[in-house]
Amino acid sequence: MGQPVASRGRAATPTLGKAMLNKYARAFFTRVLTPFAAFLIRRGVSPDTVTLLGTAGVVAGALVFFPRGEFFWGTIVITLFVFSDLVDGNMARQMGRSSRWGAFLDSTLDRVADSAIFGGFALWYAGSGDDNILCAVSIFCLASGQVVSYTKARGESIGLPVAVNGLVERAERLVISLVAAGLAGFETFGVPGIHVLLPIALWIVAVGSVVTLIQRVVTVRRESAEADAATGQEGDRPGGQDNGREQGPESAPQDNSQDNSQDSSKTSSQSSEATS
Ligand SMILES: CCCCCCCC/C=C\CCCCCCCC(=O)OC[C@H](COP(=O)(O)O[C@@H]1[C@H](O)[C@H](OP(=O)(O)O)[C@@H](O)[C@H](O)[C@H]1O)OC(=O)CCCCCCC/C=C\CCCCCCCC
Ligand SMILES: Nc1ccn([C@@H]2O[C@H](COP(=O)(O)O)[C@@H](O)[C@H]2O)c(=O)n1
Ligand SMILES: [Mg+2]
Ligand SMILES: [Mg+2]
Repeated sequence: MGQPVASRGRAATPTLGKAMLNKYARAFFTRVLTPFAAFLIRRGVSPDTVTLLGTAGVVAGALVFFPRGEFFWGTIVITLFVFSDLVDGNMARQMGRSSRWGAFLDSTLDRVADSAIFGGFALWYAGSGDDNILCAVSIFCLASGQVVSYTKARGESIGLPVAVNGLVERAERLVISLVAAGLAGFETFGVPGIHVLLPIALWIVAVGSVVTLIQRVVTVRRESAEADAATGQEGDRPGGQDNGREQGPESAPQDNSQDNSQDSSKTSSQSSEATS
C-alpha cells in the first residue's frame, strides 16, 4: 500500500496532458487568495464551512438565476462563490489540517456545484429558452463532466496513478461556460446577438469532455494493463478482482502520505500537480 500499483518499481509517473488552467492559473490564484484564506482562519472559520457555503452559493446562483435566463447575475453570484473551492484547500494547507475527509467533501461537493450549473442551463433551454437540442447538450455537459471526474477517482481508487488530466478538466469546464454565460447575460442590457456565446461554449465543453474522457480511459487502460502485468494478475478472471471491489493489498485505496508532505490527502496525480 502507499504507492499506486502501476508506478511501483519505477520512477513516479509524471502527470501528462495537464490542463492549462490547473497548470498556470492555480499558482496565481493561490498567491492572490492566500491573504483572504489567512483572514478567514484568524476569524475562526473552518475549511469545511468554506466548502459548504461556497457550494451552497454556487447552487443557489445557478438554480435561481439560470433557469430564468438571468445569466449575468447568475454568473456574478456563482463567480463570487466558486473561488471558495480554491480558498478551502488553501486554508487547510495553511492550518496544516489537510485531511482525507476534506478531500472527499471538496470533490463530492464539486460534483453538486457542477450539476447545478449545467442543470441550470438545461432548465433554461427546457423552458423559456425553448431549445431541445441545447437542453440535451447541457445535460450532456453535466453527465460527461461527472463521468470525466469519475474516471480519475475510480482509477485512483484501484491504485493507478491516472497520470493524465486531459484537455478539459473541471476548471476549463467552468471557465468556458461561465465566461460565456456572463457575456451572454449582456443581451439583457441591450447587446444584440451576444447570447450565441453560451451555445458555442456548451458545444465546446461537450466535445472537449468527450476528448478528455477518451484521454483518461486510454490512460487507465494502459496503466491497468501495466499494473496487472507487473503483479501477475488477470483483471478479468472469473470471480477475481475485476473492479477493485475485493480489497487486496494491490487494490486498496492509496495511502498518499508519502506523496505530498504538505497534504496527506492528495492523490498521486494531485501531488504531481501541486509540485509542478
Ligand atoms: C465584463 C464582465 C464579463 C462577465 C463575464 C465574466 C464572468 C466571469 C466568469 C467566470 C469565472 C469563472 C471562474 C471559475 C473558476 C473556477 C475555479 C475552480 O473552481 O477551479 C476548481 C479547481 C479546484 O481544484 P480541485 O482539486 O478542488 O478540483 C478537482 C478537479 O476539479 C478534478 O476535476 P476533473 O477530474 O473533473 O477534471 C476532480 O476530479 C476532483 O474531484 C476535484 O476535486 O481549481 C483549479 O483547477 C485551479 C485552476 C483555477 C483557475 C481559475 C481560473 C479563473 C479564470 C478566470 C477568472 C476570470 C474572473 C473574471 C471575473 C469578472 C467578473 C465580472
Ligand atoms: N474542506 C476542505 C477542503 C479541502 N481540503 C484539502 O484541500 C485539497 C483541495 O485543495 P483545493 O486547493 O483544490 O481546494 C483537498 O484534497 C484536501 O486535502 C481540506 O482538507 N478540507
Ligand atoms: Mg477546494
Ligand atoms: Mg474542489
